[in-house]
Amino acid sequence: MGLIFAKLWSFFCDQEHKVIIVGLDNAGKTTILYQFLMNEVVHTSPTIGSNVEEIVVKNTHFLMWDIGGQESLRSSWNTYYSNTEFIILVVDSIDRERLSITKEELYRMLAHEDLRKAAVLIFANKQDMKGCMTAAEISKYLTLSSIKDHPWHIQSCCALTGEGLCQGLEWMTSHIGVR
Ligand SMILES: Nc1nc2c(ncn2[C@@H]2O[C@H](COP(=O)(O)OP(=O)(O)OP(=O)(O)O)[C@@H](O)[C@H]2O)c(=O)[nH]1
Ligand SMILES: [Mg+2]
Repeated sequence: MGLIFAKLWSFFCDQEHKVIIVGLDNAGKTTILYQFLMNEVVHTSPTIGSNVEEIVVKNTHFLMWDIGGQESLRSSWNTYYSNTEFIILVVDSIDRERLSITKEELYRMLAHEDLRKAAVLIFANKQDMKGCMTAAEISKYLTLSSIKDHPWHIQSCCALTGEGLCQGLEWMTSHIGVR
């Protein structure tokens, strides 16, 4: 009886899971956030500060913070870190020149005390662009297989069509409470 009650309680009173969406400017973070929310492409302009929305997936509530990625804003990403359960790192798969900067930012985040327990979902976005890097190429460049202290997953996607976004969310729901 107690177990049934506990299950019902967690079903109806699911707590909110904090997510930060990070990545360089122009990667597609805001486009992804509003695809999650409305299933449509919104017109975006560079984010100054952040956008925050609640996204509900199969009764799981995520509070998603989409943070501006311009260089001058990156030093304040850490003000969003406390209590973060998931990092969504969005990569512009056509932007080969700046993948090294993304790599630096990724490892800086993973070393931060406040993100010790966070799981990482990497979206290899803009897969519709001709000549873009594949998720496997990005994974290799970012040496994801060396990450042992955080659960991680890389998912190719296209924020304009929504392709791949659901798979990313499914991975997140399956990793709730893993750490
Ligand atoms: N071709 C293509 N364009 C995309 C895709 N996702 C986003 N874009 C475009 O990329 C541009 C930047 O998208 P945003 O979502 O504003 O990027 P952002 O990461 O939020 O950028 P900042 O707020 O400056 O950090 C926009 O013109 C989007 O329409 C995609 O999958 N494919
Ligand atoms: Mg934005």
